[in-house]
Amino acid sequence: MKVLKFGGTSVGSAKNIQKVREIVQSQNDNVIVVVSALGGVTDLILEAAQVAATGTDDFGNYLKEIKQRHSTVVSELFNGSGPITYIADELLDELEQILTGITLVGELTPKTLDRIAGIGERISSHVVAQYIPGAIREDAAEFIKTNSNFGKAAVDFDETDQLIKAKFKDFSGVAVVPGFIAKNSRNEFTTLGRGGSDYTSAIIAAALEVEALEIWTDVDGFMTADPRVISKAYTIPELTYSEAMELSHFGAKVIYPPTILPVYQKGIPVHIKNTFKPENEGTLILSSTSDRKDRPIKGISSISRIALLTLQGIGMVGVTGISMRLFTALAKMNVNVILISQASSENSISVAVDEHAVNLAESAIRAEFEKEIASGQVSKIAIENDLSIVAIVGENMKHTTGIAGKLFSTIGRNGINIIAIAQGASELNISWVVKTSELRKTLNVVHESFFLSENVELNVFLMGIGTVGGNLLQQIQKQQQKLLDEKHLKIKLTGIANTKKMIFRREGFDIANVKETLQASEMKSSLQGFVEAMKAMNIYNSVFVDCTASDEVASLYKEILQSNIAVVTANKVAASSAYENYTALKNIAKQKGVKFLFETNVGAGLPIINTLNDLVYSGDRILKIEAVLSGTLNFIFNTISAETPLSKTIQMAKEQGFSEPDPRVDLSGVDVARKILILAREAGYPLEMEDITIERFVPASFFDGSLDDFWKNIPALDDEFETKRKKLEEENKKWRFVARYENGKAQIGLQVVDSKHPFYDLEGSNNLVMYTTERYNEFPMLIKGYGAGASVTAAGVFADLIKVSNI
Ligand SMILES: NC(=O)C1=CN([C@@H]2O[C@H](COP(=O)(O)OP(=O)(O)OC[C@H]3O[C@@H](n4cnc5c(N)ncnc54)[C@H](OP(=O)(O)O)[C@@H]3O)[C@@H](O)[C@H]2O)C=CC1
Ligand SMILES: N[C@@H](CC=O)C(=O)O
Repeated sequence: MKVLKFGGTSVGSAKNIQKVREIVQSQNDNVIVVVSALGGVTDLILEAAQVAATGTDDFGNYLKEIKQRHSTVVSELFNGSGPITYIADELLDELEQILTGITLVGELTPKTLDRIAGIGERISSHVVAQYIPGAIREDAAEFIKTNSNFGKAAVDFDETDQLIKAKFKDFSGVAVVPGFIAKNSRNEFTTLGRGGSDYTSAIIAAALEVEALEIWTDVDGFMTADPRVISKAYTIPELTYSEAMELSHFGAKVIYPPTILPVYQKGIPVHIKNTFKPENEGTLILSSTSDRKDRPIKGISSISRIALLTLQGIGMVGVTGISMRLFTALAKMNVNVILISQASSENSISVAVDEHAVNLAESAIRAEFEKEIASGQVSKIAIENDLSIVAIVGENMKHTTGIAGKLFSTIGRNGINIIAIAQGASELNISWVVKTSELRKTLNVVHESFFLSENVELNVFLMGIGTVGGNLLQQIQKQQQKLLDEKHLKIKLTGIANTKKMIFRREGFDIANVKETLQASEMKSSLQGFVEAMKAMNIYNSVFVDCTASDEVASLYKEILQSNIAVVTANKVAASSAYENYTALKNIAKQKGVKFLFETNVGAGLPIINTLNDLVYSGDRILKIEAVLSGTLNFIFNTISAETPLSKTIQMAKEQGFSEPDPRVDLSGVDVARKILILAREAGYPLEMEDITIERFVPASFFDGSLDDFWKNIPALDDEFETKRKKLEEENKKWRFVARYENGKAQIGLQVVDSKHPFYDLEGSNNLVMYTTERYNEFPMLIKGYGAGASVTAAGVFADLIKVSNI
């Protein structure tokens, strides 16, 4: 024999009741079917009763809706009407009479409420019994006996078990039973608490020691997390009774928590199934499960609207009875304590309670500790509101090391503050308190960390979609699917801005048309607005990508890193700013456990900074750096000819995407100065920009005025450069703009090199870096290749992005 329980949605309409019939008829066994009221009906009854208690007859609208719901279902199932109509009408009349009575006395007692609260179940059980051919209806109130704690009555198991056994002694076929309702010893209606139909089914299943209890509902079973928050949450195939109990207590409303105990005691398997997708596996609840030991966590659950009350004072240390008094005071006021946290110093005790109960709890504690507060033994009763409790649950956590470490480091890395923690010695559950504003992010990071190691999400906020940023978008779009398929890395573009507009989308934009979406946006670009939006979205694994050349954008990094958002930047301004700022950024990144990456600041996509870091971290010492670091300048000196004068080559460098947005930055040597400064710092030398000797080859006057003035004036240098260039050509020599660092000194300037020099053959916009180190001494290490250009730079930024994801 089996017990099948169908919830409110499963019996909520004629169409759904047809599904119930199919499921019941597909059983090859005798079945007892326990039903809830039609979905929403119990709420309507309770609301109608509250309205009636105000002494008005405004409950009429509720009653009308309740009647309408039932008459629609009855007429659709039974083609108009039938005997069931009379039964339903009779029960609905009873409801109306009692509501009228409540109005007259203007008072609603728990006893009266229980008299009507179960009318929905009483009707639905008749409807379902009539609709399933051959089924009989049995009244749960006849055999489930409770005390008189109306609203949530306690079952008298001895009597109930006997009555159930007697009732179903020779039973075969299908019996339909209303859930939720019971009666006390005075034959008055009681109820088993909201969700009590699950409990009814478990009580019957346990008394009859049936083969299985099936709870048919509108979800696929217990999920690894709330699917409304975690789109990737999935059904947990198996849970132990204890795990199911923990998860249901912590907000997973799949099953009414008291349901577990009776079936657990008898070892009856409970199967949670979806009425609307019966082919799905669902969740099986058993004594022990056969799941993977490498998945110690079964599910994550949470409860919101929590307040934390902390009783604090050094006068509490070592004093016995404080906890007992605290909890007794709360119990007396019927305040349910959801979580307790006390440090071994005994200096404070924190209790988490429902936020509606916090004022009551506070006054109870104040009254209890009045004397200690007056004497200063208790210094503070602190209340924190707008909190949530999150819990991870799993029996395999027991004696598995590293779970808490992994959990809290993941949470910390994402900048989420943990307010209180609790873990029992059973190691079945670790619970912690966070601000409700951090709940979504917490659930996401924990779910990703424990369940989705095969898919990592990276949420990208991109500022700047010009030469480099635009190319980056194309590369991500092209590579997105491959990264997902082969590396399980999902790159989501969650925010984007240029100087005019900005847009944000938690689910990510379609990169194919994101530029059009940005252009069409109404949201004006604002730097602080962008940062605030990123912070407010508060998404885990977020990275800010700077593809601008802006000082103002670079000045945002501190706040961004402080918000636990990684920074990847092509913009050289921050890493070449004051040494103090450069180290502060690195330190914040380290302290927050997020990355601050700027590989493209030197040599675009070439691995110049990473290689330097590897050398230094592995114990080598950089003695000398000699390099050609400007793609633009190298391109100019390789392109300049009798036909192509200096001014034309500068334009070409700009058009080909080598130069800075303002090419004067290249021509003035500032770009190269920034690069050698960054390399010296990464090599471990605390240089400032002022320490670099810059020998310019274009007179300073050309950099005064506007960019337009520069373009107008620069052709004036063409003849002079052509004369010098001819001479060089005759001598078989070339110009190279060289940067050097040695012995704490850095300088940059134009150098004439002959054909024997390693820089002589450096073609196009290529860069070349030579590191002379303690290990690479006689023969320095060389890194050479394209040092500028949209695609190689974007590729370098992309590589940094992938590094952030730690795949
Ligand atoms: N080109 C190369 O080879 C290399 C370049 N880099 C670096 O890459 C960075 C980008 O260069 P590049 O792509 O050529 O520059 P572009 O001028 O082509 O693009 C800059 C982008 O940044 C946006 N932008 C500028 N200021 C702001 C601001 N305050 N707020 C929001 N958006 C802003 C611009 O918006 P709008 O379109 O509205 O003006 C534009 O979309 C530079 O720092 C450069 O040094 C690094 C290595 C190599
Ligand atoms: N403008 C720069 C681009 C790379 O940093 C250059 O020309 O090298």
